[in-house]
Amino acid sequence: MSLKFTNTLSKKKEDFISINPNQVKIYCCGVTVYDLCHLGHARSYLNWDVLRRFLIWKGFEVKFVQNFTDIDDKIINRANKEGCSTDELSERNIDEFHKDMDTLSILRPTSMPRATKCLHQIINFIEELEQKKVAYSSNGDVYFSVDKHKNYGKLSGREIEDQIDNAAGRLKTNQKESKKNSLDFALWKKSNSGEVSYSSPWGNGRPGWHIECSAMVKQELGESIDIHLGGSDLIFPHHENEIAQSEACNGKELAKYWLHNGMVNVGGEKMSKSLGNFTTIRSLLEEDISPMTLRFFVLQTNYRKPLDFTEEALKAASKGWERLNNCLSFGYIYKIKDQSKNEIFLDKPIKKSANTKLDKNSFKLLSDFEKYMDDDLNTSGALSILFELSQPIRKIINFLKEKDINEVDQDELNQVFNKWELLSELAGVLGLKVNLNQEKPKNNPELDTNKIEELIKNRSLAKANKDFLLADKIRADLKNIGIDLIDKPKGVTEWKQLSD
Ligand SMILES: Nc1ncnc2c1ncn2[C@@H]1O[C@H](COP(=O)(O)OP(=O)(O)OP(=O)(O)O)[C@@H](O)[C@H]1O
Ligand SMILES: [Zn+2]
Repeated sequence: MSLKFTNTLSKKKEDFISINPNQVKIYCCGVTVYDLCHLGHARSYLNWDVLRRFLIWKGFEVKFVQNFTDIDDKIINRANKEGCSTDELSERNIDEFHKDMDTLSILRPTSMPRATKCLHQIINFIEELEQKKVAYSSNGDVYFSVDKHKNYGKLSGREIEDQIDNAAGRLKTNQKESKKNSLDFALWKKSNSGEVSYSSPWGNGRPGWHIECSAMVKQELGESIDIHLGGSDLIFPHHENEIAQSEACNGKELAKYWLHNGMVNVGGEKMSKSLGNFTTIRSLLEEDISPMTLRFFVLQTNYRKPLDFTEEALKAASKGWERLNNCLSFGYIYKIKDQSKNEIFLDKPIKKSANTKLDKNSFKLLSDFEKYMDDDLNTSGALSILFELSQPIRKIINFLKEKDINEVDQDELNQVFNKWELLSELAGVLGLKVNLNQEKPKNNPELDTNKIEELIKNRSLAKANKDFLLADKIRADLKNIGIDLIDKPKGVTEWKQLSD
């Protein structure tokens, strides 16, 4: 089966064919940086992270650009309220954005342009639109002439006449008279004195939101790209207007595929910064929900469907992730493979490995995983394959609760180990990384000795309960923070700090 995406442009599932063989250029609309990120952002960027990882796994070279909108009325208003400059506010929220995304193991984009750093390109873009007579200036504002663009409405499927009627209704209340047509949208807005503004051929002002993205796509990726991403709330007017501007300016199709994620809702309404009905990513993570539980939860639902966060659903996801994590830990706990492999799935995307050692059943599971993902990123189907692959691993984990690893048949152990390797690889494609509780750095100078003693007690208890898996895990966890355990007679365990 070939890779297919549901393209908002055609409203159909289409085969994905990249413009240049083996290369994919992606642009993703980023956040307006006036507040912390919420679960809607987490959902959106987690999904696109998986898209990117999957394309890389399949052998594509991916250029992934995501912007920061740092010029916007909302930023100006918030900065005024907080008594700081817009730059300070943006800088702070950009830092916080990176912290959240890193915690969720979302790969950093190839580049992250900001509107304030692209003003020159934005102004050039608007000037080109004026030269092409699809834009006009009026009292220091510049507008795009919607009726000059014949395909206006092709993404959202809206009839232009309907829109003019609707917009006219809004206009009456706004009393904006400098526009020629009620549907025309601003490319440049004049600033009042004392407001944040940038100089331009039309006087002091600031760019409109839509033109920022058109200019940044062109600057970073060129006139035509493979995939444009964003939430479904952006289809109209933002993406419709991006298409109008870019295609009028460049005379080329802006993007071949438009993918949109469904909304995270709260009581049937979109979670959003401006509505104030949001839960931030970090407040959820403070409530004992791990980043990987959040990722697992998001991937259980098709990216295009709406999603509600409920406590019960998160609890269920947490159990599901725990079971999977248990199997993902297997190879590390039994030190069958070197620990460095763990790093592979942390922050770097992985390419499909040769998988030459797979048995028939594993090979079928690998191919089913790819079929699910090829089918418009069916991540819930892909997760079901991870659980199937986990079964023999879980069986051996249970066996090892009673027995020693030396009692396991070597061939069987090798088979299970191969499955574990495949499981780790496929989990890596979904960005699900094993958690061996390795948060503490090695040779931490501030060793918490009470914590070590407590873990040693827990390990003795686990051994007494014949839970050797847990006992071994505690030993491995301690080793990872540079602590070695020495078992002495009469059940006494001593510890020492490993020297590097
Ligand atoms: N509730 C949500 N569910 C899914 N995706 C969302 C949600 N809210 C925003 N996004 C997506 O996140 C990206 C950045 O959005 P943006 O910064 O505009 O967030 P926002 O909370 O909608 O802010 P505002 O209310 O100020 O518009 C966009 O692609 C947007 O579609
Ligand atoms: Zn955008």
